[in-house]
Amino acid sequence: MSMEIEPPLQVRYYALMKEESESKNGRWVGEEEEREVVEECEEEEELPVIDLGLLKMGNSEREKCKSEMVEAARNWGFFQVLNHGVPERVLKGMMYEQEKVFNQPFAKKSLSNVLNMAGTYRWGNPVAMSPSQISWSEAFHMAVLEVSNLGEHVTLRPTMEAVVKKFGRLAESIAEILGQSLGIKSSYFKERCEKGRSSFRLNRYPPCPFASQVYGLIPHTDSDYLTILYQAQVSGLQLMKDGKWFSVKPNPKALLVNIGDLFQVVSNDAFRSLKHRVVASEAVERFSFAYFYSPSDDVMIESYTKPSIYRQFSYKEYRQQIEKDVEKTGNKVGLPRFLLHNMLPHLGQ
Ligand SMILES: O=C(O)CCC(=O)C(=O)O
Ligand SMILES: [Fe+2]
Repeated sequence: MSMEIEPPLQVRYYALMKEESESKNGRWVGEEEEREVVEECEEEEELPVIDLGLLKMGNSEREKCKSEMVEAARNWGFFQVLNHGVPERVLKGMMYEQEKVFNQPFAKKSLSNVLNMAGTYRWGNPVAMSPSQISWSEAFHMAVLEVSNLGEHVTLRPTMEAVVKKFGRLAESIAEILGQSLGIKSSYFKERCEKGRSSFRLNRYPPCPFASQVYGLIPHTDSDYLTILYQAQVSGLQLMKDGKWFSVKPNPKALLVNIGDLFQVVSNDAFRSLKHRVVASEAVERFSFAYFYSPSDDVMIESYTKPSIYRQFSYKEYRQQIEKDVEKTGNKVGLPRFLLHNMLPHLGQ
């Protein structure tokens, strides 16, 4: 068995790039549009910082924290939380375990038996149809409810269990606070997510020799209520706000929270699920891990404030529509499909 740890991204994508472009001096040179795939992004932005420590203090501090969080969700859809209750030791431990898992030979990872769990490993973007749809990364993605079934991983499993438990609680209480501002009762998210499809993902972005031409992770929105992300100290994450890309400045003490598609619907667009992406780097390897707070399949997703701009749909329907669109076009489409007054008639069915 080969000891190579890297997935054969270059082999797979070389063919794809060649189809559309000519190769000059061993470099990939695509069409104008493709060459510009990773546009300039000059602004580095400090996202709103919410100190969750305030929640444990007096009434006025608590209310201040909540209203700052609601404002961040409204104005940004992306924010950082400090004093989040996940010990640094746990976050660092997860990073360490994650590096170890990705450091296994590719042949072993791709058999999906590294975690003794089928279907968790993925790399690149299997449905990429053009260079702009290439993701130069690999990931383990699993249902949170399955984490305790991870095979005999003496240190990985308990570490991941601890992270998932803490991230899950955090997601629940953030959703509760944000929901409260819309008049949603406090048990709303818990009821929908407790036995739901929340998932956990480990991301690795290997150094990429074509970093100016492909993404580490293609632009996307998350298909959940909200996401909790840890990204340590290596930059690369960017988000799209008001039509511009911003780099997110890493803060190893903070967790990142972003509103997902489902919360955008629940809030009737008061909170926005921002498009984000990871740019590739020629020199440095990057890791992150994320918890996607999601409901059960049969949960109906609908706006809490009326008149709703979206039609009702089940979470299952949402995921199936995405799957269909991705298969057909390589793109997710997502929420525009469910607008009551569809402004995008060219989407087709
Ligand atoms: O690696 C990151 O910083 C972002 C990852 C992400 O957006 C995702 O896994 O959905
Ligand atoms: Fe994401």
